[in-house]
Amino acid sequence: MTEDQNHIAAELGIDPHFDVSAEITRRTQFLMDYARRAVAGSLVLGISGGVDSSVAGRLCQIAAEHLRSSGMQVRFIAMRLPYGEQADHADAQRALTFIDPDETLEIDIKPAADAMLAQLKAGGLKFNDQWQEDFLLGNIKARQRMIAQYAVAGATNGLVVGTDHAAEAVMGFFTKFGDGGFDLSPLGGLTKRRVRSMALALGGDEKLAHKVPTADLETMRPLRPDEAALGVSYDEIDDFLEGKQVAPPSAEVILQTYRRTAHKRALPAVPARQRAA
Ligand SMILES: Nc1ncnc2c1ncn2[C@@H]1O[C@H](COP(=O)(O)OP(=O)(O)OC[C@H]2O[C@@H]([n+]3cccc(C(=O)O)c3)[C@H](O)[C@@H]2O)[C@@H](O)[C@H]1O
Ligand SMILES: Nc1ncnc2c1ncn2[C@@H]1O[C@H](COP(=O)(O)OP(=O)(O)OP(=O)(O)O)[C@@H](O)[C@H]1O
Ligand SMILES: [Mg+2]
Repeated sequence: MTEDQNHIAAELGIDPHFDVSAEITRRTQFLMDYARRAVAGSLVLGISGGVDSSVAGRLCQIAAEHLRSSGMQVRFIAMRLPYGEQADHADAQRALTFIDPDETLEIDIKPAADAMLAQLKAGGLKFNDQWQEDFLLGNIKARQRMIAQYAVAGATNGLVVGTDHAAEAVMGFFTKFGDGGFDLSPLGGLTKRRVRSMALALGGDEKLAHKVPTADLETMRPLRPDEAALGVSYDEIDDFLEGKQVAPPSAEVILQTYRRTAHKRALPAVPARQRAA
């Protein structure tokens, strides 16, 4: 393990050892403890059909059931948030069957996202080209999902759950204040392969656990695999984070991306305090 790997693994909270059933218990307990302290009425999470939200959603459902059996009134609200017709909507339905949530809400984010884009253009914003416009509409979609989840949390005295984990965090591969905006994240510190092994241990099938990761934000390239955008594979990212050897060009991509995206893992910048005279 290089010094960089060591430092990043410590910053992102990656445990050197991984016991899947212990992690399921520990992370479910984390959700329960946090919800209890916050006296939360609900846990709220968007379910895409991908493995991250399937695992986080299942943990939320288990936590809500345990809390109710101890007398607390709390429910898990799964949110389907398609942008119009979702290309892999069948996978999202399978994820919901796996999670078996207390409640499901479906909100189409397309009208609101498209209206924002139209008003930006009407206000005079010019994009470099159609690719930039489509990319930025993708981030508007992610933020629209955040708005919908916070409205539901606000109405139900709830908490918004995120799906951020170490393999996305190290690459800054999320929309700032979009899917990067949440109250608590039960997958924090996990590599992608650890998330997949939790999916299997929770009773998910191979198809769900090994679904090709996609942010699916670009209208012009539906279901584009994350790995095409990242320039490295999740296996390489996981190896890097778990202290294994990674080919130098890939390690360099990971390191440079990690440095470039530091602002996404930090609180907003403010001026430093003045020095005492
Ligand atoms: N140095 C700096 N210090 C402080 N803030 C800085 C900054 N540089 C940029 N910024 C701010 O950050 C903004 C850029 O960040 P952001 O708006 O997030 O946009 P950006 O990082 O450009 O794009 C988001 C990326 O995350 C991917 N993503 C998004 C959502 C979900 C998933 C997924 O895996 O499911 C993946 C998406 O495909 C895309 O590649 C800039 O517009 C600027 O406001
Ligand atoms: N169509 C959608 N409906 C509901 N929530 C969504 C949708 N798309 C994205 N999200 C939310 O945004 C989060 C970030 O997306 P991301 O793609 O990283 O996770 P995933 O789809 O669960 O897993 P994977 O990364 O393997 O595709 C999701 O976990 C989910 O909570
Ligand atoms: Mg996805």
